[in-house]
Amino acid sequence: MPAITVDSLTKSYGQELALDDLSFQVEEGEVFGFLGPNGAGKSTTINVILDFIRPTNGRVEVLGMNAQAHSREIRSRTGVLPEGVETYDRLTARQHLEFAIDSKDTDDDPRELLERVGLADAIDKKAGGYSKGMSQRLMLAMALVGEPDLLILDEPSTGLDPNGAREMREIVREENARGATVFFSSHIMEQVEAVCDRVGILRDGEMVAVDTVEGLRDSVEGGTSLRVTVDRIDDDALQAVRSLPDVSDAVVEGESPPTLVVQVSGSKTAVLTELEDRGVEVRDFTTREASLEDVFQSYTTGTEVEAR
Ligand SMILES: Nc1ncnc2c1ncn2[C@@H]1O[C@H](COP(=O)(O)OP(=O)(O)OP(=O)(O)O)[C@@H](O)[C@H]1O
Repeated sequence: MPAITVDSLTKSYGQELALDDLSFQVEEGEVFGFLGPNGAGKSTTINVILDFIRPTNGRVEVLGMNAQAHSREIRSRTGVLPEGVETYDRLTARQHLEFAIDSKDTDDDPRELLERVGLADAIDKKAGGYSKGMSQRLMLAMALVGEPDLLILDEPSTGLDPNGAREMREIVREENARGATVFFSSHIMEQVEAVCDRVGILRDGEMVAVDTVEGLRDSVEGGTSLRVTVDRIDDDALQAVRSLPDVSDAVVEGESPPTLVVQVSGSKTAVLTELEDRGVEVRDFTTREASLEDVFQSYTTGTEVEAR
């Protein structure tokens, strides 16, 4: 049974179509990264999953239950880190956690939870004096209450410094290792790379790709750029390289010595062999994989990826 099933989901805000016939599944036990630029519809999707807003059309199931009909039960088994800070200035971290523990009727220890998120020192300080990162840590501790079956984290790294972001990833891994499914949104590809089993990329309310990180990288044309420094290059050799099956583009940069820049999705050796067969001397070569940011950019702006 999938942890989340989103089936033909549409959401309009008046004239604004935020989600357009969106369908995808998050499998039980996986870490699923939900990526998309600002305004793509990530929060809207999460809000429908949690029944904070109602869809215009379509069906959502969470933990095998209809999201609208069983929202209370779903929320009791789900830990949520909402977008934006929602702490109460006059309450301490301990009081925030006691509230969450009472609401979920569990017997978690507030200090233990705060230790996990690196906030134990501030347990009795009022949240009004917290930095953005501290508030985010507190919200995460609240999401962990009751060992939820499903964690939904909306932009969890907001306000965190690189250390904080790393600790967040560690917690995601720990939660996943104890059996939780993790669904988290981000507009930064890099943050999902290290922890996600699969990534879905949302653009203008539509899912434009769902795959593993590796799969996404491979799917982008011209995934690798090969730079070959040669003694000389002529038109025939250039055309021969361009005609190779895995080559999408080849251009010459510089003159003495010339450098051939080739966008290649398969074997790089074929390019070198082709040049040598034509009497071109290969003096040096380097390769560069398309970065994940390139992949993300390619899917979210429609521009072709060119590895540098
Ligand atoms: N309450 C609302 N009323 C009208 N339009 C809305 C409302 N909430 C969201 N939208 C619009 O719906 C679209 C999707 O917004 P949403 O907040 O879901 O995107 P997002 O991917 O979460 O973006 P971000 O990364 O900026 O949080 C946007 O065009 C936004 O302007």
